[in-house]
Formats: sequence, C-alpha cells, structure tokens
Amino acid sequence: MMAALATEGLTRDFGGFRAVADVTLALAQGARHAVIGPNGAGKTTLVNLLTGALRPSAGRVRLGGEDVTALPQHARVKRSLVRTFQINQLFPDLSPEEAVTLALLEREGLTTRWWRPVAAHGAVLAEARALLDSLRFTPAEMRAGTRSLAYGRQRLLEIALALALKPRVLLLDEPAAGVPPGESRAVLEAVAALPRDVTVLLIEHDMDLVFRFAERITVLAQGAVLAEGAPEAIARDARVREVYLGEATHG
Ligand SMILES: Nc1ncnc2c1ncn2[C@@H]1O[C@H](COP(=O)(O)OP(=O)(O)OP(=O)(O)O)[C@@H](O)[C@H]1O
Repeated sequence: MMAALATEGLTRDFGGFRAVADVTLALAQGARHAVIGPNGAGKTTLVNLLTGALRPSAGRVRLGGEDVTALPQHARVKRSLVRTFQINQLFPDLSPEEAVTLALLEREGLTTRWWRPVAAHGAVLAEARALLDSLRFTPAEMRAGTRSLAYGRQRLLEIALALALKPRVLLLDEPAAGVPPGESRAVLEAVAALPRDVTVLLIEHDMDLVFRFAERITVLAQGAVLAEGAPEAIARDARVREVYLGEATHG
C-alpha cells in the first residue's frame, strides 16, 4: 500500500554537524506512529524537514506518493500535511467554538465575511461544535474564553484547529508538553480516538504517553534511526534502553 507519509534517506547538516542522518520512514494510511529519542536526537529538525520549514541536505519527503521535497510549507498544508499550531497567544479572548469556526471558515475560503458574527454561520458553528465534541470538550468549555481553559484543554484546542484544516497527515510535536500528568492522558486519548482517515505522527518526550498511543515507534539517536518497531519490541530493545529509556530512568 502507498504510504501516507514517507521519507527516503532524509538528511540535514548544519555546517559540519549532521542533525538528521539518512532517515527512512513510512507511515501507512491511518498509522499511529511515534518518533522518540533523547535530547538532541534530531526530532525537531525532522519535523521541520517534514513540514517544509527546513530543506534537507539530501533525501526526499513523499506525501501520499507525491514527492513534496521541493515544496514550501503552505503547499504541503494544501496537500493535507498539517502540524499543530502554538495558538496560545493567538486567540486568548475567543472561545474554542469561535476559534474553530474561524479556522473552518478560513478553510472554506469564507473569511472575507469574517466581520459577521461567528454565530451567523450556523452550519459551520455546528461543525465546530462537533469537532470539539469529538475531542471531548464539554459545551461549557466550548464557550469559555480560551485563556480560562485548563492547559491541557488549550493544547487540545490547538489540535482542533489543525483538524479544522482536514489533514490527511497530522504532525503532533509534543502535544502534552507542559500539561500536568493528570490532563496529558486525556489529550492523547482524544488524539488516539481520531478517525483513521487521519494518519498521526507523534513526536513526544513522555514515554508513558508514547507507549499508550503508538502502534509503531521509531527511535532516533544522534540523528539516525536506531530502531523501529511495535511498542513491545522497542521497550525490550537493549540499544533503545541504553540511549533513551536509561536516560529517562536515570536522568
Ligand atoms: N539551526 C541549527 N543550527 C545548528 N545546529 C542545530 C540547529 N538546529 C538543531 N541543531 C542541532 O541539531 C541537533 C538536533 O536538534 P533537534 O532540536 O532536532 O533535536 P531534538 O531531538 O528535537 O531535541 P530536543 O528533544 O532537545 O528538542 C542538536 O544537536 C542541535 O543542537
């Protein structure tokens, strides 16, 4: 089957330093895939290569079979590769349902009418509520000011805004960063429950969340793929324990 997202020999050098080294990955349609690795392993650089924020020194990125290596970020978003936004500073005074409605209108190219009250777009508002409901927002949370929401809910709102763009591939870069442990599980559970027409690549430090969520894990170390496999195999892998789990346990 054609991969939803794939890389071939993806490499990025910064001067003489190789931050991402010959990374080959393939995510099947509907995959729940995680990339883990110790600090400095190259995870953020990899995400930037996938989104088009950075150009590779060598190698390719394919989306649904199409070679997008030379395409800029917005062209990849148009092809339904979407990463979560850091929206916390963007719409603190809007409610989640208003923010998601605006994102849906933006997607539909209806933002020329942005000055109309959000409530005037009844069908779009209903779609926004359904999306937030699928991420387990309560009606009261949907209508609250974003700044008053718990931090875990704010991170889920970021995911809702990304989903409003109807991604085929969703990149989640540490979606639970800064979220208290009690809330972070709810964030990942909501993500795990997304429909399978969305392929999800999770970059995450929290091993507990990764093993709950991922069906396949790639471990990066010093920019290169150290191991890839099902969570149980990764958890047993001696090299992985040495570079990553050992660090998590002792560090
Ligand atoms: N713009 C840059 N210029 C020079 N070196 C860079 C640049 N970006 C990243 N690096 C280096 O590349 C390596 C990988 O960094 P990257 O941020 O991708 O790792 P990471 O796995 O995301 O780490 P962390 O978990 O700490 O965020 C690091 O050694 C970093 O210092």
